[in-house]
Amino acid sequence: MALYVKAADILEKAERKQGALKTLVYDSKFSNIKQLFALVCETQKFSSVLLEIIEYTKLLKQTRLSPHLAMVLVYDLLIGQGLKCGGSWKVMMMKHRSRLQAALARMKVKKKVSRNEDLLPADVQNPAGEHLPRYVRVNTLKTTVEDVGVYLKRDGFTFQGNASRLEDLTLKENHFVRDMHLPELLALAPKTDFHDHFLYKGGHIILQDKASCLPAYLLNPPPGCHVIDACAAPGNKTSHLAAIMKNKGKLFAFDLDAKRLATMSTLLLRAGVTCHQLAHQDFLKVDSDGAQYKDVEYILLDPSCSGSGMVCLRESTSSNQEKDQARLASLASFQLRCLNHALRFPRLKRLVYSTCSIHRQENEDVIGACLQQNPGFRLVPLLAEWPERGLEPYTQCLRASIATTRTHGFFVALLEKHSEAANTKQEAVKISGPEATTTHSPDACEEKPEDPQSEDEQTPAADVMPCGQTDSTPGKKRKRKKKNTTAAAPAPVVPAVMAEVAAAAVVTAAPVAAPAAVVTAEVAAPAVEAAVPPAE
Ligand SMILES: C[S@@+](CC[C@H](N)C(=O)[O-])C[C@H]1O[C@@H](n2cnc3c(N)ncnc32)[C@H](O)[C@@H]1O
Repeated sequence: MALYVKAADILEKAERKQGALKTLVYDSKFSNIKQLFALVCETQKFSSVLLEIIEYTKLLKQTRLSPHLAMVLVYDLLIGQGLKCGGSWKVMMMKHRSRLQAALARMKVKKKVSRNEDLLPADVQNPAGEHLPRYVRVNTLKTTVEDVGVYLKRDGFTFQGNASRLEDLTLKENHFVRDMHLPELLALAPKTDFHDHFLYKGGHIILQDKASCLPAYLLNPPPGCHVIDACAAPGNKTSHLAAIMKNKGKLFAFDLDAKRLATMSTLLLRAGVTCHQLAHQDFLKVDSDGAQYKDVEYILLDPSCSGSGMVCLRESTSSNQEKDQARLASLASFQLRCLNHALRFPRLKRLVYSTCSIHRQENEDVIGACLQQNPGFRLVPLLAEWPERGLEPYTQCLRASIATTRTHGFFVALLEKHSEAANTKQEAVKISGPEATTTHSPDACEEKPEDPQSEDEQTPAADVMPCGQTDSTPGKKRKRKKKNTTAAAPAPVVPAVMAEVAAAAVVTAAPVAAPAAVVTAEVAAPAVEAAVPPAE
């Protein structure tokens, strides 16, 4: 019964917009996350059908069930696996089973369909997100695009070459291409499932939507520099930054959410990231003049947003427009405060701002207001060959969408300090144009074959890499990297508030005065090494 109660609770919270389904499920701490997620998603998908059945049979009146619990139970009884609970709940539902079944049958007759799926509205039957490629970012801290390609081919996938047009990203099952914009990105057929694949479990690949790979790629911090990831959890962009920095330098990552930080800590370890220092801290309260941040030159700011670009969330926009506008205004105000705060770091050269929102208020409007308030910064023109630009007059920025870029909806802006503009002009051109010759040049992908999501959050899994890999395998590289897991900043301290983080990583306690709870790679590593047995 716990499964049904939890699922009902999550559906209710999602309806009240207290969080995205995925986040609510992961935050629930339920023992079988996969089972819970499947039940919640399917119940939500069939909600229009279930509500009609519940209404027609007057189930709520007769059982006094809450609407969400009734939906979950009716889903599993009629459409799902059959009720798995026992006791009085099952007896009660079985009493109503034939009436509920009759109501479902009646709906099918009325709509002249035979399958349950055919009762769903067209946009639910065929959601746009299902057509998005499965993007796989190769984690260059552990392996190479070439090695991953070899593995995929060994697994029965066929390499189709380097993509050069949008259409090349529409792939048949078991086909894959290397992306035309991001050389470390592979695209596969929609819904290709890697969650149980050893490359994923070993942190060699990261399941991440293409648009969500843009911020770190465009910020492009060089190895050895100091970087801040201001709103970092669950850490997909942090691990991407670390890969670009080749694990050299310092990567300060902040987040307010302890649970997400705990997940992040595990994921970063799995990805072999060692240059990071996680802090459970409000970024707005980070002292920009603090001695430890005096060398920070790069900031990635990916703050909380409406998530309106996430294809799977679009149907849940509420009918209360006034409330939606107020929420957007409040998010935009928070985003602008974060931006203004980030620009105060004294040695900052470049900052990437990104959201997975399609709303102008959270994107171009925030950038416009920020530029007005910070005349020392300017926008850098990005990727000339990228097909979707920021709305006028902010065409230096990038937008992304299913139709134009085969990704979730996304926005990216790169700000640069004016005084740096002259010194870094050459660099800026490299980043912005198709003639680019940096290590991120799309041209680089022409040389070798092979190759993300809700912006996919990575689920931690303490799995073991298979044995018997050859020298060129990601497994071998992983072993070598393991020896490097000691190079982090001295561990600042930590309050008890980090209980959840402590579950995934060892933490120490923060000085009384310090608000931040910090986990360094150094201290966190042994915890996960213990949880994830070595490959060989
Ligand atoms: C869009 S998510 C970040 C996703 C992340 N960059 C990634 O790629 O995996 C926004 C994050 O900002 C965090 N957040 C919200 N307000 C914050 C604040 N004031 N300081 C630090 N983090 C904050 C949220 O907890 C959430 O994890």
